[in-house]
Amino acid sequence: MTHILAIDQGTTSSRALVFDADIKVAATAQQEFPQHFPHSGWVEHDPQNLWDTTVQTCRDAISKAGLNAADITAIGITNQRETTVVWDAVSGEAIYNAIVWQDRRTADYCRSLRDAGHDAMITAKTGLLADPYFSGTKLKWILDNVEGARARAKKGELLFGTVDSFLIWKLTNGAAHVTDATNAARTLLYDIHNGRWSQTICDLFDIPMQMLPEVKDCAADFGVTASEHIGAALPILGVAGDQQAATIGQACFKPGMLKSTYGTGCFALLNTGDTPVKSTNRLLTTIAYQLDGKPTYALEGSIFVAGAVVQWLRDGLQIIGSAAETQDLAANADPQQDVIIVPAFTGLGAPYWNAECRGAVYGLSRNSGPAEFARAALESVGFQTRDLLEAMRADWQGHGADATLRVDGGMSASNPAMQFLADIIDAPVDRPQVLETTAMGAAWLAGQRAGLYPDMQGFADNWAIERTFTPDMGPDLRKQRYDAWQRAVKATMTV
Ligand SMILES: Nc1ncnc2c1ncn2[C@@H]1O[C@H](COP(=O)(O)OP(=O)(O)O)[C@@H](O)[C@H]1O
Ligand SMILES: O=P(O)(O)OC[C@H](O)CO
Repeated sequence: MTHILAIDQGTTSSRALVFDADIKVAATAQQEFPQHFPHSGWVEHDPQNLWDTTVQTCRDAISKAGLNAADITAIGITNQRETTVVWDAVSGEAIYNAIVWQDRRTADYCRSLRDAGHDAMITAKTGLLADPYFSGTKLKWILDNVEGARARAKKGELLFGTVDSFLIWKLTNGAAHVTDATNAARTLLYDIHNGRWSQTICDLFDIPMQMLPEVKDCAADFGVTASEHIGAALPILGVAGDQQAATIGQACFKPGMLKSTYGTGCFALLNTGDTPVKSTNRLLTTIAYQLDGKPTYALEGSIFVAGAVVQWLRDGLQIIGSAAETQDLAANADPQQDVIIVPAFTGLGAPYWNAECRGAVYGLSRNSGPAEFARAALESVGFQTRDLLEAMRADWQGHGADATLRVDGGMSASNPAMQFLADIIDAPVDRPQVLETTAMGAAWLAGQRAGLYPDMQGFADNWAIERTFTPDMGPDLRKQRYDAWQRAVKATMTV
């Protein structure tokens, strides 16, 4: 009983990692699953795929570590946030596919909420915006569009959850219908100031409150797995949404500390301590983590397309065979060309929040080719991060933020992307030795509750840098490049 199992159920794959008593990765297993795009702007997952890949990767990781399930002390879960599942309260069968965070199908309804002036109330309670990104309007869509769903929900026959909640319900054979405060804070239904589901918003969306899960701290007793799934009855002691788990994994425990995670999308979180800072620059106010009943808040900037632009080069344009090829290609790009990709494939997130616009490429010449596209793809992520950091600086002025950005996620492996990021934000970028910070954050939550891992300070002392990227771009060029990006974004939003 000296290991922790972390489940990281992400947007494109499910991962399970076994951590040893020193919080070192002992084994990893990963499985991708299909993405469904039934209409333009719609993105769905089959909940059965989420469940099957989660259970399979847990079993694989334990076996790769040379362990038995009984050697696991506890489980920590982290997950793609906002993605919405509704399931039968008896059978556990989902009544519709999971509607993924990227899905924009409720854009019209969100516009009607804004037109009717409900957005100020929604933002005041939830810290979020009336945008399709969050779970609440997705849940309403399912209740409106699956025949009989609302009536069944009112009778208590259907349950709602984000992916953590769905997985815990299945792992415990229906014994626990729970979530944690960070996931609840992404639903658009949760009042982050008083820590309760909002009756007012649920009434507005006509969502029966009995279908919502119980909300717990990030380190808590979430339930015990039924032994048939992973091979033993194991306590689930930690849960956090993946960006919040990465904030924990990056040990951003002090106000002013900042991390940015580059996976499918990019999410920057700035710890603001026990103060929920209201953004005047269209960032989100959210819960970074909640321990011992006490929420720690964050300002968040959410970009919908980061690594996904590299996937588009690979799967859409088919000009690369693997993500890593962008490194050599970008190095050979013509320095005279200024190709800019605005990857608004599903609209633009923070700080623009434009659900309708779509992606665009600017500055093409007869000589533009795969190398210029690769460089532009990597740079688009740096430009978008600068947009977020400008907004954060404005919201957090006078508090003294860390100048350094801690990065993680699959795309942070890209040296050219991280160097350009440091160049364009004009600040050092620290990449840690462990890039699996998301899973590590979930493991730490469970491990410290189990008494296996050190407290917050002890964990923070273990955090170690692999490489610092230092800005190496002159101020004139930086300004010229960022001005060009801002012109490109403006043009994209007016098309
Ligand atoms: N060497 C690389 N260069 C550029 N992008 C990369 C590289 N390695 C991975 N990526 C990108 O990172 C993303 C995967 O990161 P990951 O953290 O696993 O994402 P998620 O959790 O969202 O599934 C993919 O979109 C991929 O295109
Ligand atoms: O699965 P990821 O890593 O792309 O993260 C998705 C986010 O949680 C969406 O808010």
